[in-house]
Amino acid sequence: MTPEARIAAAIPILDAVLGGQAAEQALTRWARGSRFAGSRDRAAVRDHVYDALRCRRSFAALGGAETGRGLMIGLLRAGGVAPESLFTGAGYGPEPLTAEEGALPPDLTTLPRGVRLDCPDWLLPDFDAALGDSADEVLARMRQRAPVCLRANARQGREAAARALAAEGIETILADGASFALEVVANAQKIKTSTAYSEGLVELQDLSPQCAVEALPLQDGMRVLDYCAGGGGKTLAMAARADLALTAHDAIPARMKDLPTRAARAGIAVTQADTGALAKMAPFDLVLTDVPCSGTGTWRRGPEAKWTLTPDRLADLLTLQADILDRAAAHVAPGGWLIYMTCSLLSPENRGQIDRFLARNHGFALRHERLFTPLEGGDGFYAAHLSRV
Ligand SMILES: C[S@@+](CC[C@H](N)C(=O)[O-])C[C@H]1O[C@@H](n2cnc3c(N)ncnc32)[C@H](O)[C@@H]1O
Repeated sequence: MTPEARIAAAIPILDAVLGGQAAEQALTRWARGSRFAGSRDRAAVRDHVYDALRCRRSFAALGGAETGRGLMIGLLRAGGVAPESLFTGAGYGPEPLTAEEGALPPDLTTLPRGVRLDCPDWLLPDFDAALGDSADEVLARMRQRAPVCLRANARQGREAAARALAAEGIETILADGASFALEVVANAQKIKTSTAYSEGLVELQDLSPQCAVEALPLQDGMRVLDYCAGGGGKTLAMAARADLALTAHDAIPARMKDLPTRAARAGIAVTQADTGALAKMAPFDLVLTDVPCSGTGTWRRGPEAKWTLTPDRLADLLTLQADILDRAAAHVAPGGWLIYMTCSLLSPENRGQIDRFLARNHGFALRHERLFTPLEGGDGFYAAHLSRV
């Protein structure tokens, strides 16, 4: 496909997303109906769509409309490319610009802060409260693509993993902050089909959760419950830290369906338990709650969440998080640990949630907390360690 054709392909996909369809679904539908598109074309169209969703407000302002066409015109202008050069109608490209679309775009620096930073206005005060002077820098970073990060299997070590990946054409560098983190700098699209991945030398995991798991007070022999295990990202990372008796639980057990395969690939044993079984298995030395959250820390990877989060949805999440904390706390052994994690940057989901939990539960004390921001390289992420006193 020509560059023009890739732009033209992204336009109706974006229109479908603006109309309420999930981006992945719209991309899959397009790919099914476009057998002529090779893997590079699909990756390029996908990048256009996700770049536009990350910068939806500013690109719409630069392109003159919040439509697929407007976003693509805005994307080109933001990148210093004259849209007239690709909107020619030739080479399967989009139709030439109308007089209105060709008018001089506004100077981005003069636009309101929420437009410049591609953030919903109602969330700006929350970002300011959580991040203070660095709020604008963090939001600006969220307009960019996220790095691809891997966690090397601790048994082989990350240098061995990096060599195995390099042999398959996947280039990595050692990422600062976590002992087994590798940042992929070339050919990230090959990871899931690589032997290094299928043989368990690496797992896909962002840098911030890797750092957060590395800071957990884990020791050999501990009984550990991953209360919101989902696909098992934290379960596997904890297993790599120490020789643990690990139990994975999720309110929706189907979310853990890939865990046995991933655990086998990593060479670890995990017991899965349903909610009813937990009381009999308790107490645990450490209970991890990696709770559902707004995902405001992962906007670079999931930019649709920027525009679909509402105050009501956030309020529902706060209620769910509090409920999970209370239920999980009941399974912590005396002297044990209750760990709370989110991929949110918003204080009400983070320290606010912990303060409210401590006000309800006098038997716990906050021992450690850390807020990671994208300025440190990984996703926005929060972790709090509470001990049962
Ligand atoms: C952020 S995701 C977990 C991601 C996972 N820990 C990982 O690293 O791959 C949150 C998970 O919490 C689960 N969940 C939602 N409500 C829950 C509840 N009341 N109790 C336990 N888990 C719940 C969801 O099904 C979801 O899988």
